[in-house]
Amino acid sequence: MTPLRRAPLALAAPALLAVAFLLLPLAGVLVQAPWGTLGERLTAPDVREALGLSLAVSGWALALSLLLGVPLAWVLARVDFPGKALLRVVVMLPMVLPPTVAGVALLQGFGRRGLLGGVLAGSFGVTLPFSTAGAVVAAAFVAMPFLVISLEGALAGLHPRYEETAASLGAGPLRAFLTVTVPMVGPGLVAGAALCWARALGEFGATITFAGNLPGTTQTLPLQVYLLLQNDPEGAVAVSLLLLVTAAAVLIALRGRWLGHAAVREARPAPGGAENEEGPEAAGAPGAGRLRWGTGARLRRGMGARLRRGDGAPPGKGGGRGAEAGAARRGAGPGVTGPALGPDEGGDGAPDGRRGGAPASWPLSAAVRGATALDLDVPAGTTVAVVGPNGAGKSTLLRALLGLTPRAAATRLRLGGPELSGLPPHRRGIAWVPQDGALFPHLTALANTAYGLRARGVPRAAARAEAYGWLERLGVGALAYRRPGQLSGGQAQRVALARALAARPRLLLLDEPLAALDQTTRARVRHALRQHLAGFPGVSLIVTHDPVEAVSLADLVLVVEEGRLVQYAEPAEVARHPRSPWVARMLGRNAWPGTVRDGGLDTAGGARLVTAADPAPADGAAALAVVSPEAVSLHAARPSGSPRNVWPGTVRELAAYGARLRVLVAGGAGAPAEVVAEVTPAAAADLGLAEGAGVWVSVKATEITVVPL
Ligand SMILES: Nc1ncnc2c1ncn2[C@@H]1O[C@H](COP(=O)(O)OP(=O)(O)OP(=O)(O)O)[C@@H](O)[C@H]1O
Repeated sequence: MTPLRRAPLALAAPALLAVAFLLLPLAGVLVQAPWGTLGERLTAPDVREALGLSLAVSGWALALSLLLGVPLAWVLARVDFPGKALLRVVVMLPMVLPPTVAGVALLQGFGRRGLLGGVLAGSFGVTLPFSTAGAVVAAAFVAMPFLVISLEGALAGLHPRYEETAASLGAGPLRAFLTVTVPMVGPGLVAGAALCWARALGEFGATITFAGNLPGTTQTLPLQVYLLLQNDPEGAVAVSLLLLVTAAAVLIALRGRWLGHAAVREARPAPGGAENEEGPEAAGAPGAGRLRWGTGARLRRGMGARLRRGDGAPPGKGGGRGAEAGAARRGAGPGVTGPALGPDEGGDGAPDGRRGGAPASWPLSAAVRGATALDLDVPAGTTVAVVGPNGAGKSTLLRALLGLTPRAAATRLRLGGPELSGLPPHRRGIAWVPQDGALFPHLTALANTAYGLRARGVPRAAARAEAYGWLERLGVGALAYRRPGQLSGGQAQRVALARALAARPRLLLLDEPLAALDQTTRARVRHALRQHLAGFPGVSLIVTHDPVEAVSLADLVLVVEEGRLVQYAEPAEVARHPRSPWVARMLGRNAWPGTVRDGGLDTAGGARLVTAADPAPADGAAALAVVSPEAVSLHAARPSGSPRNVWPGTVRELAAYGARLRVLVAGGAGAPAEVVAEVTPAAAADLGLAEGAGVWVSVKATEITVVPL
């Protein structure tokens, strides 16, 4: 418990005075209230009439505010447009305007001779002033800002990825708003609505100015208090007490919910929790759930001979061969690929991806332009790891395919069927699993999984039954009735995957699906993911920073740097011939960019490496010299023998790497600035390796791979 802090007297005294100042009038009402006759007074016919009118007026004002204010709050929170700050000022103005000024303004707008009032009276015979409808307008005018500001705050605290994920599951903007946004900002909406209602209930100045004080028509409780004060002061106190208690009750009920941040709970708890609940399938135990799609056969390393390699060009480019390779991998000849479903034809799309008995085939063909610009052709059934340094444009690529960012857009997008690039996100048939899964926290795992099917119009019971099947297949069926907050990181990840697959997508986008998991869970979930992706007949793009993930999950690796495609090839090819220093280092290799000259490579850092590449790239060509850490030798003294690349250096770092050690050695002038060597612990001990120790480095010319850039 936080220890109590003593306030200095200079602050405590005025603070106490402030409390007294605020409490005194309220205490006055309590003390002076005619307690003996309170019941009688509050049930008097005129009070009852004013109370009924107050409830009606405030209720209608709330309804009007909800109808207009909720969309306004959404627009303010979600849409960027010029003049937004000014609009916000306009929205808030009635909160700070003197109520009588608000009444005068209302007369100028809605009065008989007002801007709109004149039209209403002339054309429709409707006059708002001095009518109950006028009282509603006055109350809504001053009360709506409370709703808008409160709800806008709640919406601002709600990350748009929930709405974006809903769109990727097939929900149109209105459906996403009603089924995701509104429930998730529920407390903020309730708080705003309650404040709005309380303000409308207590409205006085604008009402009396605009609508007058007509008993039974516009004389609400606050107006009656005003009247009673002149003839029956005790009665005025009694009615005031009623209003005061109502206002206090609203505030007490809303304690801590003013901005509704409580609604924006994270979709899942910290990773690594409740590991024992992962279930047998996580470890690939017998009985592990399998998708019904296809045969589950993966592209074996080396099978990629069928794919173009080594030149950095997309293996499937041109469609024909790539699509065949994809189909062949699933045990189907090119003849059975059949027409893919159009985005709106999916209502009948069986979850096993078959239509009329033929396996579906959804190759990806896309051209993306903008901040990320690349062309992509991927055979159906292929998993592509999208890798690149931070800020390379990987997420932008995914969002462009989804149609979710103005920064880049797909100018061509086909998933084995018609052109999709002109369609809104919810009609593209592309499911997206954002980094944290973005499970809807107000829905159970089952309802989350059924969401995409419901958005497609599948009846509730059928959607739930199908969703349950997906959860079972992903090994989390037992958790169907849990909310995301009650799931571990691994479980939430699988529910998110089940939800994406259940939406019957033709393209699956996974943004760092395992990033939030600890190492143990990561291995398990990776295994499960590999199994489950095996049966998906569409293309899966997986953004990852993890080389193990890239190599073990993907058939192809797409390297993106600075928004451009740097390499697109099989993992083995990328590992053998990385086309950028970043990707070489990501895969644990040493890499130095430079220029080919005289049977060697002059590195950009000013070092000279002797190489034995055959055939060697032409002199003057830009190339990357790549060396695996195992091929780097360390010596206590200058080694003899040639031809070799030899240079002295200083040990900067030692790190365990499995049963071996990786040693980072910094070179001096004329040598590579850094090189990583891999040695056995025994060799390290013999050499006396320690941080700061001097060593000699040698690399055989034959161990250096020269990759033209
Ligand atoms: N809404 C945005 N407005 C302006 N720039 C943006 C916006 N979103 C991303 N960027 C910029 O675009 C570039 C690519 O961002 P992106 O998120 O696609 O990278 P990334 O490869 O996914 O990176 P990371 O690995 O860090 O997630 C970055 O330089 C980033 O700062």
